Amino acid sequence: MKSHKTVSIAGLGAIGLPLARSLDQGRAPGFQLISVNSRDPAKAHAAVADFAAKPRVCISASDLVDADIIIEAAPAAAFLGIARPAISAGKTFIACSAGALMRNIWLVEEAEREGARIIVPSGALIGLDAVRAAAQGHITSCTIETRKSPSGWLGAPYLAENAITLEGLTEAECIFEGNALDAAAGFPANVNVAAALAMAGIGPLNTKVRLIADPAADRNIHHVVVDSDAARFTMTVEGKPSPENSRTGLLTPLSVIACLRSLHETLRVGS
Ligand SMILES: NC(=O)C1=CN([C@@H]2O[C@H](COP(=O)(O)OP(=O)(O)OC[C@H]3O[C@@H](n4cnc5c(N)ncnc54)[C@H](OP(=O)(O)O)[C@@H]3O)[C@@H](O)[C@H]2O)C=CC1
Ligand SMILES: O=C([O-])CC(=O)C(=O)O
Repeated sequence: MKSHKTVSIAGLGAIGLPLARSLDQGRAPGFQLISVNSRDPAKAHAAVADFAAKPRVCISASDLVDADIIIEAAPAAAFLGIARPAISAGKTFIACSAGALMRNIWLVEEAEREGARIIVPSGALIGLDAVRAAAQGHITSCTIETRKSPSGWLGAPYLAENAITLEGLTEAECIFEGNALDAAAGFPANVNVAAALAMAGIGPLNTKVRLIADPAADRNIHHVVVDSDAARFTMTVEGKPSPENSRTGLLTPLSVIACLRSLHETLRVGS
C-alpha cells in the first residue's frame, strides 16, 4: 500500500494553475493538493474557486511547508523565498525554475544537511534520461539552441543591458551565445531547459547555449546536441507555447504531473 502524499504549489501561472487543476481532478492518484501561494492572494482564491477540493491559499511561501511535497512554479525572482523554507523543513522540493536553482546550487548542500530532496522535472525538454546516462561516462560536448518568437524573449535583462530590440524583427536573429550560467543570468524566465540540461550533463560552464528570436517560430524549439564516449545524440522538441504565457510550453505542467506520478510508480520506465 503506497502512502498518500500532500502537495503544495507556489505560483499559479502557465505551469502552476494547470498543474493544480490536474491534481484537483485526480490526475496524480495518491497526491492531494492542500495549499497554494501566489503573488496576489485574491487572484489565487479566484483561480481555485471552482476546485472540487479547494486548497488553502497561503499568504507566505513559508506556510506551504505543511505539505510533503512543495512545487515551485513562480518567477525566478521568488525562487529562494520558496525553496529555502521547503528545504529547511526537509521536504521534497520540485523546482520548475531550473535556472534559478542552478544559480543557487549551494541549496543542494543545504538539502543534503536537512534531509530534503530537490527534483527538477524534465519540464519543456526531452532526453534528460540519455544525458544523465551519458554523464555516467564522459560527455565531451553539449550544446542547446533555443528558438522562440520575439515575444517569448521580451523582458529579459540581457536584452536591455545590450540594447537589443526585438520589435519589428523580420528574420531570425541570434540574441545570445555563451554558457548556461550566463544565459540563466541574462534570461531568467527563459533558459530553464538549458539549466536542466547543464545540471544533468556537464555543468553550467561547459554547456553551450544559443538563443534565437525568430518571427516565424510558432513553437518553442529546443535542439540539443550531445557528444560523449558512449554515444552522440541530437534531440529536438517543438513545444506549443501556453496561451497564458508564450515563454512557457504546454509540456511543462504535464511533465510535473509525470514527475509526481513517478514518485509512486511500481513500474518506472526510463532513468
Ligand atoms: N523547467 C522548465 O522546463 C520550465 C520552467 N519554467 C519556469 O517555471 C517558472 C514558472 O513558469 P510559468 O508558470 O510559465 O510562469 P508564469 O509567469 O506564467 O506564472 C508565475 C506565477 O507565479 C506567481 N508569482 C509571482 N510572484 C510570486 C511570488 N513572489 N510567490 C509566489 N508566486 C508568485 C504569478 O502571480 P502573478 O500572475 O499574480 O504575478 C503567477 O501566478 C518560471 O520561473 C519559468 O521560467 C517555465 C517553462 C519551462
Ligand atoms: O520552452 C519552454 O517551454 C520554456 C523554456 O524555453 C525554458 O524555460 O527554458
